[in-house]
Amino acid sequence: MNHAVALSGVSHAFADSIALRSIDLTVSEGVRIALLGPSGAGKSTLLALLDRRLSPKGGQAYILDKPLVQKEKTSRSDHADVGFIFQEFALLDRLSVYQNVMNGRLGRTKGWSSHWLSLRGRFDAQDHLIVARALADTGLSDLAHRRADQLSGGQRQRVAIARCLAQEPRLILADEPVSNLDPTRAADLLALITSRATQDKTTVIFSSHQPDLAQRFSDRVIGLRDGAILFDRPGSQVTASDVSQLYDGFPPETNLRVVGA
Ligand SMILES: Nc1ncnc2c1ncn2[C@@H]1O[C@H](COP(=O)(O)OP(=O)(O)OP(=O)(O)O)[C@@H](O)[C@H]1O
Repeated sequence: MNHAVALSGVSHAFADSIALRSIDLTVSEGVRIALLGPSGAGKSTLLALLDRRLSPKGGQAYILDKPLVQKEKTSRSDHADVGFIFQEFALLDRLSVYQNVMNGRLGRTKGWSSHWLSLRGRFDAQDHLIVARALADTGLSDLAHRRADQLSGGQRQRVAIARCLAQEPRLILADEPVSNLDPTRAADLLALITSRATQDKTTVIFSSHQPDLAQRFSDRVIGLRDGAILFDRPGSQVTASDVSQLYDGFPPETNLRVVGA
């Protein structure tokens, strides 16, 4: 079976903190993974590493069956095969919603230019069809011609999701992709992102601070704490005790003990 991700003993440290400690993780293609954990647990660092923006300080890592090397050393198709939905959206403010989503197609066009206007002629009917579908799926069709800097936070988040879907990556990485959305919209869009796993065998790894959504929209929930994996199991098997241990450091029954009893 092909692995979308294979990490063995992977670690990462910043100048004054250890962010990941000896992570072992294998993810088959088409699987949905939710990363849960308190602030500072290492979720964003792990996602940035899988996106090749960071290099491991130790261990071995393979992404889509290729050794992990930094982004500037990868081919355009390797680059396009991994889509990232950023916590801060990373939109181009002066461009329209449509243009931002079309940017997701850049890695799939022939030739290369960093300037959107010089690329306009390179997009074909298929690209426009894919963008129109991504806009419709994320409920953005009516806003297609509005500038990105004239959108609400939730609308900007949907543009970031649409751009990633338009890219048609083999691996979708998403850092808290629905944190700015109302509960109904959050569930709808997580359903949309993760449905790609069943439809196209796209692998999806997303982080969340909401255990219920993580359990509902994943095949496996991985609990990260202090840069280490605390548990890795199907959402249906994640217990209240797991969640309590993850966020508080001890199981709930410990909370109930009367001091001095
Ligand atoms: N650019 C950086 N420079 C220095 N330290 C960093 C940097 N990015 C993250 N860290 C540190 O690495 C550790 C893991 O941080 P990370 O952002 O991966 O956590 P997280 O689980 O994504 O948190 P959150 O839920 O708040 O987004 C933390 O101790 C954090 O302070």
